[in-house]
Amino acid sequence: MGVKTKRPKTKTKRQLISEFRNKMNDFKVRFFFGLFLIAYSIFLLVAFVSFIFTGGADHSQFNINFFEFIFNSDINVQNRTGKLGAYFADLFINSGIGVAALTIVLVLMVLAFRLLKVTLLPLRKTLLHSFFIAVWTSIFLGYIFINAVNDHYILLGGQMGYFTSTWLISAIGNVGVVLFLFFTLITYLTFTFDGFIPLIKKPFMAKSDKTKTSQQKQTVLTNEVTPDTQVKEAQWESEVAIKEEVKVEKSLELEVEAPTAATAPTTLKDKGPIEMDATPNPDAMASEDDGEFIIEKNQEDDEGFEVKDNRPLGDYDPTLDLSSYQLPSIDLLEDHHMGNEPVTDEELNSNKDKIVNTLNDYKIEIKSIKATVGPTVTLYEIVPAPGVRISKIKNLEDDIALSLAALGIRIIAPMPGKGTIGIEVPNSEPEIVSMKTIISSKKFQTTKFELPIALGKTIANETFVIDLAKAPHMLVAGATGQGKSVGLNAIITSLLYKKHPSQIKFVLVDPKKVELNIYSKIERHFLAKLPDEEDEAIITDVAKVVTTLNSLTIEMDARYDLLKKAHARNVKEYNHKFVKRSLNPEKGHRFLPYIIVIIDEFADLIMTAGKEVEMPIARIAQLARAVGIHMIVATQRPSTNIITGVIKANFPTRVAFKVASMIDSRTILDSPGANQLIGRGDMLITQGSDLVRVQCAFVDTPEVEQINDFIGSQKGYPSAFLLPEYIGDTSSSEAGEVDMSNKDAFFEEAAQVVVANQSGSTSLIQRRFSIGYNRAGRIIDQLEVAGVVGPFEGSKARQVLIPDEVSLQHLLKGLQ
Ligand SMILES: Nc1ncnc2c1ncn2[C@@H]1O[C@H](COP(=O)(O)OP(=O)(O)OP(=O)(O)O)[C@@H](O)[C@H]1O
Repeated sequence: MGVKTKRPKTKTKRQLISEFRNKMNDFKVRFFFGLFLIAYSIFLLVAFVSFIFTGGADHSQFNINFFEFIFNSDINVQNRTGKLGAYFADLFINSGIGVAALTIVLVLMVLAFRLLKVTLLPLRKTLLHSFFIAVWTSIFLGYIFINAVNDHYILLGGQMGYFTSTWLISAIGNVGVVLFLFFTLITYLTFTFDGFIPLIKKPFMAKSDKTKTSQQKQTVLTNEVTPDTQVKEAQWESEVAIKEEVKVEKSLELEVEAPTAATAPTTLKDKGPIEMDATPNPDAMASEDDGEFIIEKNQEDDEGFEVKDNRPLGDYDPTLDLSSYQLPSIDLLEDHHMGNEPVTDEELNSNKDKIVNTLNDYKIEIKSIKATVGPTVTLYEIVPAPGVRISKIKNLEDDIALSLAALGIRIIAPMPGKGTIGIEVPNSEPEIVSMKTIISSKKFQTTKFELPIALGKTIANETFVIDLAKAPHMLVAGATGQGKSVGLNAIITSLLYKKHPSQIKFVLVDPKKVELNIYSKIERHFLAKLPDEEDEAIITDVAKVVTTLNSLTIEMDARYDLLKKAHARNVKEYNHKFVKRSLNPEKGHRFLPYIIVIIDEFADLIMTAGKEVEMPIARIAQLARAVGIHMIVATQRPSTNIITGVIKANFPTRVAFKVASMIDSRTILDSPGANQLIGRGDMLITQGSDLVRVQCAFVDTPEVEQINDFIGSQKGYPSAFLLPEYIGDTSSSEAGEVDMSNKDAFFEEAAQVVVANQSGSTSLIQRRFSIGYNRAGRIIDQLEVAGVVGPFEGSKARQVLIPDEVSLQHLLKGLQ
């Protein structure tokens, strides 16, 4: 077969940068530079501080040239860091920027620790702030001490400060310099600290704020009565909206034109971007009849996108409740680079040879093989020679797997829409896909999705993002230890990186009690819970899950009513109208945050509560999409008695981590494959049609903790988002209909609990005895007939009629 060698392209700037990055990812190199920089910055710090005290004595020695100063042993200095330190201190302080040179030490320190993968402070911000502080302080001190320049050995503003301020005085005079310094400082503080303007405005605004609030109120009311104003306002708003849309579309056009992942096919020998057909090179190829072999190492072109000031998108009014809320910064996430070698050409060749030889053994000829290298697996795509039936290769699945002697091989025959055969082979040294690279990818940063979830990277190294708003519900399965919890954390983290607390609320159900507890810190920002529950928002109790799910169905129905009244088709349209003030809050309208219900370990729930949980879940899954309620249900045991037909039918997006058997894989995905995954976040995703293999983004527990600490330390709402109270059917039934001849087994104990707590609340009984709402409701009704509690009083707990334990015992005896 002939060699088709394409013209080698010269390396682009991006490729050079990426090569440099790869080098710097080698931990040994980073470690060396990191330690060196730490030592150097400590040296400088001591030199600077010492210079402040000893500079006077050493001053006279600096007038000679550097080499003479350093090498002449007759010259001695008092600086603690010797002549070199004294020289640097004089250079940076006197000849440079004065005492502001201390910022150089800070920057070097941050940089050094960054190389050691420790984030002291965000690097980019530190650089910017240090630059401003250094220049401003230097000029300021240069100006203040302009007359002391000849009297003192140390120039506090350095020569830069002295010369700049001298020049400024001649250009704009003393008044100008003072105004300049004042103006630049105020500007800096304004842009740096969100609270700065409110702080200086506070004394002046106290009065005018009151006036403004009443004006705002009036606007809402006037919107109702004067349609003219409303039309004008709506027109203006829609112009702005259109302009914004145009902007976003433009950026999307760009995205389409410039491919997100630059494909760089390479030869076997040359790592440069050369494409080749087959090759007769005996070193590279095992046999001349192997056919064409193309290697595609898709570059992670999507990474390193400059993350703009990470503020909530859009101008929603509800965000004003927490107007100073900052989205978490990207620096809270880790790189997780293991410094693994990317897949070597030797590995690719050896795998290719094994595949080709196995096929040759069965007299199957192939036309070409193409290898696409992903983060954890490499896809070998085979084009069979004309006349070879695909089913023949499919039947050799086990033989190929055996010859490659690797776990996790998956054969896709044929590749959907391609007519080729895919063989996925795990890489010997898989690369971790860090959440940081995914969050900072262009795709995620510029996404227009309502609820973007960045799940990881595909085999072609493309960032994989789905929109939960369209999903609209997800089923996640995976045997224990295969990456399910990390996956759930990646899902929640994606949303926390995009949404303001007013826009989204989570209902977290965690029967295992450990996995989601980490999110308790953001209860007042992002969690939703039932009212009158003193305990935590994260639901660990099965009985409470049933109540919460029923409460969610009430919320769902209420939202449907609101949408109907507002003539809105979905929550997005509804909120848009609300934000534009065309819905009157006095008529019950409110901004509707998305509610994301996450259930970790669904199996535990179904086993304990069965239909009691299955029914509300199915109902929510069927209807809640339009009203902004979405569910993510995870399970370790994807068997048919857990993932029932009803559940399955209503969860179109399915995510499978490695599962134990092919049957489990079929239960979750409707096809095999998940049993052949390699674990550690390797997953298959289907949204109804094709299966996509994705390496899940890795976010470690300490990172999630940091994000939660960051959010939790900010001002939140007074409490979690309150869901409507669920009042079971039985609570409203007539007490007279209660059958007292068949008292509940918990009747007496429940009476004691109610009297001891002096609270006739159904949920109290539910919690104490871990029973469903209906049963607790029946007990309360029996207690009413027995005279322990008063009649049903709507959303309030019933009144307890028995004051103490003694009276209760007396009453219970009378009932026997
Ligand atoms: N995306 C990933 N990339 C790399 N390693 C991962 C990834 N996901 C998980 N792992 C590794 O696998 C381990 C187990 O993951 P995880 O805790 O998510 O499993 P799990 O399926 O939730 O298990 P369980 O159901 O027992 O809680 C992690 O501690 C981590 O070392």
